[in-house]
Amino acid sequence: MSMSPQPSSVTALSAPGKVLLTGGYLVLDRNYTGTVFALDARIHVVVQQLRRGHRRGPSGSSDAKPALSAEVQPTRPEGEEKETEHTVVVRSPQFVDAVWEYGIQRCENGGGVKVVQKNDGPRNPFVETSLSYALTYISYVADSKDFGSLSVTILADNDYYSETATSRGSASQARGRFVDFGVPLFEAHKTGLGSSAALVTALVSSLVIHRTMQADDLGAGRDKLHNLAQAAHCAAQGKVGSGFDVAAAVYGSCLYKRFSPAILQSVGDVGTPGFEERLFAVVEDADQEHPWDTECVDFGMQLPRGMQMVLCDVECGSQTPSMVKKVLQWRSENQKEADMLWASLQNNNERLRQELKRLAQHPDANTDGEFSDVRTLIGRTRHLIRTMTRRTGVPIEPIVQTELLDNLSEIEGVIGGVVPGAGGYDAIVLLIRDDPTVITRLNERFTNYKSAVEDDFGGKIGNVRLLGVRHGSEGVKNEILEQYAAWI
Ligand SMILES: Nc1ncnc2c1ncn2[C@@H]1O[C@H](COP(=O)(O)OP(=O)(O)OP(=O)(O)O)[C@@H](O)[C@H]1O
Ligand SMILES: C[C@@](O)(CCOP(=O)(O)O)CC(=O)O
Repeated sequence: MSMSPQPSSVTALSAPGKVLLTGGYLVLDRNYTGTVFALDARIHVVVQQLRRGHRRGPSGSSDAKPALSAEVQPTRPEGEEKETEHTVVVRSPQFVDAVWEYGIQRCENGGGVKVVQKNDGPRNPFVETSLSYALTYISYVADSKDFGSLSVTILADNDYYSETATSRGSASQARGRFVDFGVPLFEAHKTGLGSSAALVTALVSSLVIHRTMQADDLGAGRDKLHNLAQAAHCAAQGKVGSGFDVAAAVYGSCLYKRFSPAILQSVGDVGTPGFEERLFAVVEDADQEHPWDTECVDFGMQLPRGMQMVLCDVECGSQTPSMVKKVLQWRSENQKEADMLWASLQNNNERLRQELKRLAQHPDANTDGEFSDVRTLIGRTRHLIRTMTRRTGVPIEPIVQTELLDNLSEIEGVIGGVVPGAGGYDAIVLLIRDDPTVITRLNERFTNYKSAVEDDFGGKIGNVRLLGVRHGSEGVKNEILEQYAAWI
């Protein structure tokens, strides 16, 4: 990693959302894997260095807002205007009142750097933890301990959240790639594309690149950024998940095998003595006892030629937060049966992945033009998932989703689909023939779609809508600034 004594004044990066096509629950255990696809819906973060000594207005005011490049001043030499308190102001301008203003606090005994929210209003644990973790790491490795003040802007592609009246409006459409949702963030209905993982990845990466690397170092620094993002995301979530969403945000589409949870168990909280050293060891993979063992195979993998992936948002009124806990509990109480089911799923999922890979490498292998082996393998995985649903009593593929998937799978050009990730009532994913007439047929079906069954878990599907998101494949990447002109 090369140190940059003169950080550039603006850094912009983006990271993709994800869809876990197969391997939900299995991927929590290192003995199994998950096939994760990155999406072309991305979360962008723009970090701007504010002029050293810039004084804030009253708390929560936005007068620290710089214009792109023009007003951004070069950093001044160390030591000048030391009395000024440095702040980080984070904005998510697509949402109402989404401004978080932080003071920077250095903790004693190597406890790292902690940001403390200064304005009223809801906290944002993902933003706050990403800042504390990134600044702790940066201050430990950078020559200069002086961050100056920073302005951070978050911009998310539209499909991360369901549409709102404002986002549908014409004023919003005029603002380029990103829409105005016109509601506070906590009111926005997320579609399950992994906004927090993409956000944490883009945020820590942009800060680290901004202060300690050049944009060109992104490739070489990818593993470190992955380690830092995983640590920050777990801390913000308050639990250690499989991390497939962060891996996809960093590396893009891949076959994922999780890291051993022990790697992150000893980091502790920001502010506790020695935190900066422990975090440094985690990021740099310097802990000999707990080396990083994440495996992302075939990263950047593509879909076969002639195939596309689409997501359908199901407007649904059911929430099941403890699904993971329940499935794992059933597994521990029914180990033998679970092992057999897990093995069958792993085996079939792996065959599906190999078939997709074979088709991607040999475009002529799709002899019938219908991807019929893919269709068969998806059908088998779904059959096993429905067994899992019945046995665990958790709505992984509940009946209303079975009905919808079966219905759509009959449409000419639809190869098959699943309820991705943890399952439930989030968006579903379909593999289709890459042909605009298939999209037309899907939209026609949605216009009149009405669920006609009684769900086994009480869920109800309202309107079904095709999201604009498609397979994206690529992980975290540098961005050009022009595209943010209407927002910064
Ligand atoms: N545009 C944004 N600006 C600021 N914070 C955001 C933004 N989008 C998401 N977040 C943060 O991420 C949180 C949502 O993360 P959460 O893990 O619950 O959902 P997700 O990652 O989108 O979905 P899933 O885990 O189901 O894939 C929000 O509460 C907020 O803290
Ligand atoms: C159930 C699980 O395996 C997948 C959850 O996926 P999603 O958040 O529903 O996309 C949990 C995990 O891997 O962390």
